[in-house]
Amino acid sequence: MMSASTSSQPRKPTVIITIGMAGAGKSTFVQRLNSHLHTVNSSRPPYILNLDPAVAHVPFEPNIDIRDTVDYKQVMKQYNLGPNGGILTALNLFTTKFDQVLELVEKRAETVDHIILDTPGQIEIFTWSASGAIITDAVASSFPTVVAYIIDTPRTTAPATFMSNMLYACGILYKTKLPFILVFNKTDVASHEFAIEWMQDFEAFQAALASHPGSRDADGEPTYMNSLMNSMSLVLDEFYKHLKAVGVSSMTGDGMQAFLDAVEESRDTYEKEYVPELGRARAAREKSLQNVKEASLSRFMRDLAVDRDKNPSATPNERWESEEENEDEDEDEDLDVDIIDQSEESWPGQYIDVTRMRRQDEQINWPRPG
Ligand SMILES: Nc1nc2c(ncn2[C@@H]2O[C@H](COP(=O)(O)OP(=O)(O)OP(=O)(O)O)[C@@H](O)[C@H]2O)c(=O)[nH]1
Repeated sequence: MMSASTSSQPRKPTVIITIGMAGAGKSTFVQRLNSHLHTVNSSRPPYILNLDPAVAHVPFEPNIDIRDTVDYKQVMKQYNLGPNGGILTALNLFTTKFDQVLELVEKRAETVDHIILDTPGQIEIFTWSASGAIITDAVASSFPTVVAYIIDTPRTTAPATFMSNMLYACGILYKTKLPFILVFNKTDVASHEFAIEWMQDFEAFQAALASHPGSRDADGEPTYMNSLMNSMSLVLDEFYKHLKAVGVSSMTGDGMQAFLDAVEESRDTYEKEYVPELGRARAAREKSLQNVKEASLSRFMRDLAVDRDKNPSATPNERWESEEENEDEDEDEDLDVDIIDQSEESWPGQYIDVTRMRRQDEQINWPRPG
């Protein structure tokens, strides 16, 4: 149903990057989305990437699994790191191979409608790391991409927690600049209607805040936190306009179609807003590179002119050395440009066989085709 295309070019699949605090239900959500998409169109199931190296069990079968490539416990041992450092380093090592991952995904692009990324449980390992940014930029410059920010609805009913969660979402939105869907999960436990109301009407949020215990100090004055959140609700009012919000239950499957509808709408936003922005960013980067090149060329020409002024008699002798003259010289003197070939230079990943590392009794199955 999603594969219909009006142009001669096959329609590209949409990438859904699932992000969320630990325990928000990302993996359960991906599993539910996977089974929903299988039901909707069993001939075009989603292509799934698990990017969490530390997850003990994934409730779906990913097509590409970071755990097939890097063993984060080995990484912890070899680099003497704690769990979070191990997960981050494992993600960094995997990112060095992400071009191969993209190649595999691109090969399958015509046969799938959705590519789903499940990210590490510790949200900041993906959202605030260079690897997370590289992976996000790489997929977003190849495919229409949306971010699904998974929220644990029952744990977000307190106004202060809700506000913290929204501020975090705001940070990710402005960092990735990608279309963003707030997915209020676990609606089988608590409805997300309060959240929609607070997002649409900041006065309703402020009223909830005022009636929440602890909003006033001993003298009956609003506390500092209360005043701050009141002001923030006005600021976030603008931010909410750029978001879509849906309620889902990954447990029962409720709301999955509404989520997919939001993904379709976000795809349009990607085409209309992100792609032109990407083009502008590329043009600006090329221009600034060109400026740097021109500046260094003109500096070089200036220095050359100064040398000539200082030592005019040297000018007639300026010439390239013949090959015979060069042969006598120490070879090292020729190597003043420091170009590093990663395949020859030592780099951290070479101490880990990033292509074969899984518990020994398990079969290595990366890449897995279907
Ligand atoms: N009632 C209910 N529980 C849910 C729902 N979605 C997830 N859970 C539960 O929430 C807990 C966390 O779910 P996970 O899917 O492991 O969450 P996660 O965000 O992947 O957690 P990390 O592994 O830390 O990344 C599990 O006990 C799930 O069973 C839901 O829609 N309703």
